[in-house]
Amino acid sequence: MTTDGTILVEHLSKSFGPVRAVDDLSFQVSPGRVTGFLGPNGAGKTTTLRMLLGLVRPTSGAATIGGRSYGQIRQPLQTVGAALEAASFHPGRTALDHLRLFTPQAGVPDARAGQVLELVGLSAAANRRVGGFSLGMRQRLALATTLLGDPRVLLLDEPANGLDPEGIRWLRGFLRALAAEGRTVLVSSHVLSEVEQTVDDVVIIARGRLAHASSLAELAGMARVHVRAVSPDAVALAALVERAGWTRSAAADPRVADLLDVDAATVGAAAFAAGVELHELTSRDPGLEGLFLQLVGSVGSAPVAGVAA
Ligand SMILES: Nc1ncnc2c1ncn2[C@@H]1O[C@H](COP(=O)(O)OP(=O)(O)OP(=O)(O)O)[C@@H](O)[C@H]1O
Repeated sequence: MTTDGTILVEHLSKSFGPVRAVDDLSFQVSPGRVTGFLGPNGAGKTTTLRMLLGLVRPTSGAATIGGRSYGQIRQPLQTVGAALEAASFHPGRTALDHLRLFTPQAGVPDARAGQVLELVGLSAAANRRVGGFSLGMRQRLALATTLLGDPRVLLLDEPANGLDPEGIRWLRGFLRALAAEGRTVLVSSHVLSEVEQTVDDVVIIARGRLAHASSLAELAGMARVHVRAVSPDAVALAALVERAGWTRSAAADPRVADLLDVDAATVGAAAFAAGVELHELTSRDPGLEGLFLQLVGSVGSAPVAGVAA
């Protein structure tokens, strides 16, 4: 593991005829962290990963790993391990045979095949035919294949697909351990909830464009609870909000106050003490998934209210 494992995507675009699959996309993925690459179906995730791997030529822009395009990396399988789409395995081959097909390409001895099977917890199935494997076992075998060359960068397309809750828990721990060793781990998913407990950072795309990139903690901070207070007396309501110093987001109706960073009990007590009549007092928690959907929906339309770009 010699080269730096930073992934840099700069003004990357790809058109397939009239379809702009990736549109002026820029983001960075850092070593030592697990990054979720998120977006709905058709957002452009796979196309971006394929450009990073030199499998698709960008229309414009650049995608590099450690400052180099994939084609310039001297020992690619010892630098980048990738599992894109559902891997296809020859059903008649054993897990060990499957891995041994790739050891020469990865430049590692055959014994490495047994080691990576152990890493993913498949040692007991090493000599079983892949045709009889469950989807979860195939996912583990795909992961083992990416690890053959001990790469410092891992690109995994929907690795949690087909795993049961126990498998997902295992995958979380496994990916976290790989990042803790200083590797760059980029994991795609179309739902945030699937990777929420695994990732440090998020890159969210929609319609080929960047919707949001930050740490997960920063994203969680944006999914703040709103309290909605509705009063028939807009003037008294405005005075109450101003006196208390609450942050109010813009609403078309002056009788409605959407307030951030305050709880309903505090608002209710202050309104009661000030004699302000309330007809509604509700708490709304958009949650991370709600915010994710808002961010995705905002691409190509008006920005999400209260969400900084
Ligand atoms: N080879 C291709 N030829 C034509 N269009 C393509 C090709 N590859 C991708 N597309 C289109 O580009 C867009 C982005 O697709 P892509 O597979 O990158 O999205 P995705 O985010 O990976 O989606 P999913 O979660 O469904 O895999 C889609 O509209 C898709 O139909």
